Amino acid sequence: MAHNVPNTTGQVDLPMIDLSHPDGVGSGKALLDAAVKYGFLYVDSRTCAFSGSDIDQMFAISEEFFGLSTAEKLPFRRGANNRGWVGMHVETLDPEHHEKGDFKEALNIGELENGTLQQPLPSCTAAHERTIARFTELCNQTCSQILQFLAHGLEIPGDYFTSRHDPSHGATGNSLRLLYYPASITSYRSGKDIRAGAHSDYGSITLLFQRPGQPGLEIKTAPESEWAPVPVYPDTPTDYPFPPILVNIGDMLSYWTDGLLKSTIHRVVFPHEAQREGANDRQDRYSIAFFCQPVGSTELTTVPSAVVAAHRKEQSQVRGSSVGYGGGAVSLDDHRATAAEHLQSRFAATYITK
Ligand SMILES: O=C(O)CCC(=O)C(=O)O
Ligand SMILES: [Fe+2]
Repeated sequence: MAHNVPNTTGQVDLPMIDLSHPDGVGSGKALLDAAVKYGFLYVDSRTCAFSGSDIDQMFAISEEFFGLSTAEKLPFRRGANNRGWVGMHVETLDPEHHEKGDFKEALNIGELENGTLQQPLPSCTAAHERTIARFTELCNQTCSQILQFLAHGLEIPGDYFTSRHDPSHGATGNSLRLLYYPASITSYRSGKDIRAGAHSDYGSITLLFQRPGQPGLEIKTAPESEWAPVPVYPDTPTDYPFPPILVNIGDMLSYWTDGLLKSTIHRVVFPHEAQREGANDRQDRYSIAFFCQPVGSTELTTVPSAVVAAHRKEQSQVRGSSVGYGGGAVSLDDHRATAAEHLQSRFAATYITK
């Protein structure tokens, strides 16, 4: 099968996690199991802090931004601090397999300070500073909750991870990323091109918000397994107020746990139906990713967890085994010392000027 032809086999059945447990003990175990087995899970949208209107408003801001002309977006393009607009084909998440960059645009919004945006943005986007601030605050809260639950599952102090993400200890690499994959692009070659190349995420955890009717994400839960589409809504007849939030583990949590937590490979394609010969039902896809990253100086050394120690004992091959995938991915043995260094080496390998 060509590298990026979407799979036609079954979708993956990811666990659905309830975030409403006050102590997090039961959820911690369920979260940990999902993070170890799949590296991906859903958060039940009835149990999280976001309302349907928080999500709708953020997507409306995104559509307004990407609706601007290239000339209007160009002055706000991504700079050395990773903030700003990333144009079509500017990022290549899987440079080994795709000579042409990803068929997407993105807007990276860096951490706000006291509710204030720290980067120039077009006025139509900057006007929504309060909405963006609220959305990122809710993302931070949700990530803190998940990190605490994972710490419970790993039997380490509840604040082990959150203290390493506390912006009062230094700047984090947190990034809110609005993504747009246009359907109308005519240069897309099925079987050769990709909307977002295969990669793992670089940080601790990622929250992914998707829209109904705009699928395309696929994951690979083991190197030898097939690509499995991840549906926007899992196959259960439940009245969710908005699609469940998809949560995935990034490289750094994998390094911290000697590979116990999986930084799972994923990619974005046109859904299978839309790639068949003569198809004319391609859809735009808008998604929003929140990349939760530790304070830049955080060392990526193994956490003091008996669960991780037992995993290490079981796996005589842990040293040298691979973590993650895509430009700049490195093994457990060879990874960089700090969070900021890891991020920089991933960016250097995936923003390539040809
Ligand atoms: O748009 C998506 O669904 C996924 C995007 C993604 O994986 C990323 O930006 O890291
Ligand atoms: Fe990703």
